[in-house]
Amino acid sequence: MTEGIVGEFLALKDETDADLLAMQCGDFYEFFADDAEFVGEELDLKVSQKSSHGSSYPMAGVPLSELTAYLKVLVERGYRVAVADQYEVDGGHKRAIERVVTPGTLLESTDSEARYLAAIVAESGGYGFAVADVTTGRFHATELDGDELLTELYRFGPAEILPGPDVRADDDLLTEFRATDATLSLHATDAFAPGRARQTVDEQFGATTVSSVGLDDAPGAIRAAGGLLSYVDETGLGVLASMTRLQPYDTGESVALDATTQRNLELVETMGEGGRSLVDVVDHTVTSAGGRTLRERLCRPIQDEGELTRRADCVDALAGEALARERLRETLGDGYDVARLASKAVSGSADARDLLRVRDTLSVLDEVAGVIEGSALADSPLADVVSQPDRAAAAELVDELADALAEEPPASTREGGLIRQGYHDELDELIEGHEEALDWMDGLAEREQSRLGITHLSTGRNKTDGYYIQVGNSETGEVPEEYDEIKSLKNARRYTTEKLSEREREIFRFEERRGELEHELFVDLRERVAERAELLQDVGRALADCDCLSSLAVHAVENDWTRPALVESGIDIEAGRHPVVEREVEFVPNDLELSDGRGFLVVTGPNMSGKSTYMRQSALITLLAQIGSFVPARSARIDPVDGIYTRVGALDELAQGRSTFMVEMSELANILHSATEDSLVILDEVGRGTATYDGISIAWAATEYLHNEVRAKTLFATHYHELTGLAEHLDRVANVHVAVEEQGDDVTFLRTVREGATDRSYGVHVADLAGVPEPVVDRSRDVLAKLRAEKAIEARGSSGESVQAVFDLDSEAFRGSTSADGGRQSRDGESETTPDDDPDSSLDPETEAVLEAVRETNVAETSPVELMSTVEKWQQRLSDDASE
Ligand SMILES: Nc1ncnc2c1ncn2[C@@H]1O[C@H](COP(=O)(O)OP(=O)(O)OP(=O)(O)O)[C@@H](O)[C@H]1O
Repeated sequence: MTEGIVGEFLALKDETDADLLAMQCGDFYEFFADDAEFVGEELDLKVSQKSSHGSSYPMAGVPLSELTAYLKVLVERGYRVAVADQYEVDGGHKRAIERVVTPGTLLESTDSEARYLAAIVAESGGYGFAVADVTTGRFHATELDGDELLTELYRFGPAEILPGPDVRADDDLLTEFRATDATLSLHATDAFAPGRARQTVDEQFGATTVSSVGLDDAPGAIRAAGGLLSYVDETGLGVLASMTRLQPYDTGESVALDATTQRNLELVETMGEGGRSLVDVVDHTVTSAGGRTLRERLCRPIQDEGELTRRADCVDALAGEALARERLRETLGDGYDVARLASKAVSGSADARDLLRVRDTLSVLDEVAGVIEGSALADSPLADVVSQPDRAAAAELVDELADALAEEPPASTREGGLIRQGYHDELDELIEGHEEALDWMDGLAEREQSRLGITHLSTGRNKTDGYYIQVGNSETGEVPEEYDEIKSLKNARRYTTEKLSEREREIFRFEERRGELEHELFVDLRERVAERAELLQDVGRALADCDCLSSLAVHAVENDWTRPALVESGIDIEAGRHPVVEREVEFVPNDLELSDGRGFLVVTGPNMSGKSTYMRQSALITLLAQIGSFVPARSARIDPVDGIYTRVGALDELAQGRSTFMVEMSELANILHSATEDSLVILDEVGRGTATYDGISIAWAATEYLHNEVRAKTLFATHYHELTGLAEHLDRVANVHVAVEEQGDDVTFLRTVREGATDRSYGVHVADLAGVPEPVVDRSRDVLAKLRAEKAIEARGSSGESVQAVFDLDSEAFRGSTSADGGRQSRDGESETTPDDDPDSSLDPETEAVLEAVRETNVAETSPVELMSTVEKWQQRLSDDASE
């Protein structure tokens, strides 16, 4: 067994299943052996060799004060790091693992994105799901079905996932987990067991809370929640107490917005490189908590008209009060992330500067309230936002902190200087004595200079010598007898005296006692702040709400957005714009009308004309209305939807190894299953991932189903011109098209959406624009002209025969013919119609006769030789016929 410090390291490493161990050795945290090599690479640290009991080991270290920054980097890269601290015991040291820092439990988070830890268990065909942000104490638990689970995973984007024992063998699910970039961590199986988990959850939130929030009937939610809490407890972070509220949520309350849709609409991230997401464009928040709230709302629109009206009333009031709004934002900007500070106080990691930030942020609440009350905003629901937290309790805490804390405390909580004079009698005495001793020390050099007539005399303090008097070499002959030399330097000598040593001991004593007492007082104070975590979270929520609503108001004012009216039916948008595209190009606004009698729009138009933009802007305007925002339109009347579903081109999925068509169909299936009469469905080019016939058929059938059964409000963009005929057959279907202007072969995009269908597709023009070689473009023009003339598709097969297919709107089927045999065939070769019952037949009588003969021939009872000669005769008749 390895002995010494490395042995101790390796023994501690055995105790933990973390990926890495950082062990305190004096003023450094050290990594040894493999861990040292690893962090040397990852963190670019110098790796040296440490000899220990005859062997040599790689070693890399970071100073105590820098550990946090390094941990953050490691954890953000997905590693879990155990931290062992060193204690003084009876003149020696002892080391023990105090905490494990993991991606989902990293407290030191400064960005505006929340950092979630999620736990998932399988439960009666569905899943139990719990999710927590340890940095703010947010905690949710619920039960979900498979699709909802993926939606929530996408929505929260957890940094770390704890799969319960029963989902660890589910390969499909694990693949989905891995696709989220989260670190997967295995936590003890029994923590997820029903009884144990229930006990953990009851202990955390109280049994009555668990019942009152309706989780009694949600065993999966309880198991996930219990597993998660026990994991957080085990990391040693000590933040459990900041999780004060158990928030169950029913995904039904919010608007269904599946992962695909969140991605397609580019709400918080873009699909391709570059470009800007919706949040990138609309976020004008001045605090990280405000930014988090805005993101959350964008990903979780709601239907609750009361809440939507409240939010929009606030935005309305803020939009109309420029001066108050700007003052409000300026004031909000002075606050800190108080929910995160609460978690730090609870975990015991908050320092004096953090508590000052708590004090300042609580005062910001008062100032914000003052701004609101002193302006026309007082009559808006914004006044209620700031009166929600217990302001009296907040003011009390502000006073307490103000009385206790020094204005410029050190970062360490073990040095003096944390606590203000006048806060504690004993401390005041210590401070007085300490200061007096320090003053004596400060004046010493001057006193000695004049007493002894030595000019080059100074005093100083360092670690090895303590306090000393230093005299330049030229005058060392003048020093009095009572000076004891303690060190000789190149140009000077250092001395001490009895009096100096006495004063030095006194100062050290004061320092120590003051450090201890101030630390004690500080820890008390921090605990009192921790006890008020819930108050801090309330304040944090109120300030974040103000910030988020002000941000929406700023964007509305700067971009001429308008307040949407919430109505009982339909969506009616006048001069709507795309919130992101309007920032980038000269935008042509467009109307949208979806009503009971016109619930399904088939959108046609050339490639690149703006179909996708039009459909997305419609979805985004609806979504913005349902987070309580103003919208980019001249006017908008919106009946809140219960879900937004999109299916748009999925090139990026190819990279993940699933076929585009398969993805497309499973997304379509999901929409057809989940959408309701109150949903908004956006379909872009459905069926494009497969052969044309299949594509049109699927698009056709999906349209019928959406129209007849689901009755969802739908926008359907298609290149299949055939689908525009649907409007004549289905009463709620209407055609719109994005107009272009044509002059010769030139096409100008007008970006204007008009009623009716386009009469043609402009793909050839786009091919030309895109640089497809001239001969190909010319040939496509020929083919197109022919197709238009014949309304039929002629393709040349490899065997030389040509196949024709015409989509028949009356029979809703394809009629095809191969000219080699002349018989009408569907794609799979089965005969569909006979010449007799086909009134459109254009075959000549001779050919008809041959076909009749073919039909009559009994192949089974005719000998091969006879068959051959019969076929030869038929061929003869046909070629005679053709040559006539
Ligand atoms: N209303 C508009 N005003 C100004 N520019 C627009 C407008 N709509 C679209 N555009 C511009 O046109 C480009 C093409 O739009 P979009 O992708 O929506 O076309 P599309 O018809 O869906 O194309 P495709 O059929 O090839 O998918 C966009 O990148 C955008 O910059």
